[in-house]
Amino acid sequence: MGMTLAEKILAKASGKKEVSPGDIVMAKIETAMVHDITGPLTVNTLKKEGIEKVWDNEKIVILFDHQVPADSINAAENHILMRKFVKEQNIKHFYDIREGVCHQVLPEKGHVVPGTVLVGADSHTCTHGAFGAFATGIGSTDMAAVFATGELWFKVPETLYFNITGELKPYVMSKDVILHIIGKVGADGATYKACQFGGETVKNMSISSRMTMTNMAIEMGGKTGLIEPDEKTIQYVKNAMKKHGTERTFEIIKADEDAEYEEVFEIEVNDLEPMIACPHNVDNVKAVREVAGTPIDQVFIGSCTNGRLEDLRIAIEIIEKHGGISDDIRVVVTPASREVMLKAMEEGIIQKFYKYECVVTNPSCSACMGALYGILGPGEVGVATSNRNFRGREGSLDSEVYLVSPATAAACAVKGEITDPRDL
Ligand SMILES: CC(C)[C@H](C(=O)O)[C@@H](O)C(=O)O
Ligand code: SF4
Repeated sequence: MGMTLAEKILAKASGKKEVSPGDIVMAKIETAMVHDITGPLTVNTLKKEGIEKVWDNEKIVILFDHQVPADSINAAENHILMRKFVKEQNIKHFYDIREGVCHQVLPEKGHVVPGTVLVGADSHTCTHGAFGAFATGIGSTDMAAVFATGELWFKVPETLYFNITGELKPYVMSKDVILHIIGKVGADGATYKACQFGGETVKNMSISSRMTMTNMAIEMGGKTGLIEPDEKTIQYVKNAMKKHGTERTFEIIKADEDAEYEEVFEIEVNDLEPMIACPHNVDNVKAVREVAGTPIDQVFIGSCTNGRLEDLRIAIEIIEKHGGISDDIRVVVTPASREVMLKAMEEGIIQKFYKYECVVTNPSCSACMGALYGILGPGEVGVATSNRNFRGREGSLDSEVYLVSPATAAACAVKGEITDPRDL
């Protein structure tokens, strides 16, 4: 029987010829990542268990992104603990406060290896499935086991296949596609499933747009999101590895022709409109026009979902075209990484955001989690390009968050209320 992409990667990583959904496998890990919030518990667990040496100091990536620069004594203590661990263990790939969000930095620096298993102590690790890896978020104590042994057990998930066809209309982005899918499937509709996205629409998408899709697989409960690698993937990965001296050999794995999917969803996007996830659930998805006119207080453009160059480009294009942002609101822009920031500077995008009175922050998780800055107060309403809108996600329990694409976020910034970018 044929195997899906997820099954083939897990079979290879566990040295088996064939695996089926439900099998328990022990898989070799190619890349393991922790950040400033989840790393300390991993390190303390290793210490408690008396593990003196990590399994491979070149396969571990440690990165600070959630609370950077340190915004509290507690954050500073976490950073100190992790820097010490990096020195003690001679961890080769350590990115201090300067690089940006883990899920952007990992592929940029060539740490995402197609056809392998990647784990991160962060739930949006599924993002890296955009490169044809089996990538999933795990807990800090599971990560201690990985740091010690380089292996982890998995139950092989069933695969849901989303066949996406048609051409996206102007101002409709991959974020609208994934919001539409989550609205259909539900926040727990893909629990522990591998969510594979394919079809001509995905093939035509940029790598950044693909990452937006896989990033949100977890928002429908997915164990991972996956996209079959193609020429674009290979070029991206090779360039990143070459640029940063992180070369690793890799094999392009594709699903078998006769792979068995638990369910195939046909998603046709020709008539798809800009979509919005309304408070307080990611699957509370509507067309933007249905809630147009809702007053807002803040717009956040950034995060591992939509803080990349193409996102900043479309946002500033819309803001500039319409002469700036509303006086009644504030706009926080956070490039996902230092590399994105530098390119956006070269293109004059950052200067324009400042010109139009947006606040541009250092690359980080920023307002996404309500932990660093851009925090919403009681009664406030935020529009964000990030991936979660649970009660209190961006601050006060009495605040509300609407999730949108960067084009819609920019339209909301221009009007100071929820706005479909086609209606400006
Ligand atoms: C802090 C971290 C554990 C968390 C996650 O795992 O997702 C964060 O990144 C988030 O998006 O809520
Ligand atoms: S940007 Fe948001 S979703 Fe992404 S890792 Fe940071 S806090 Fe989590």
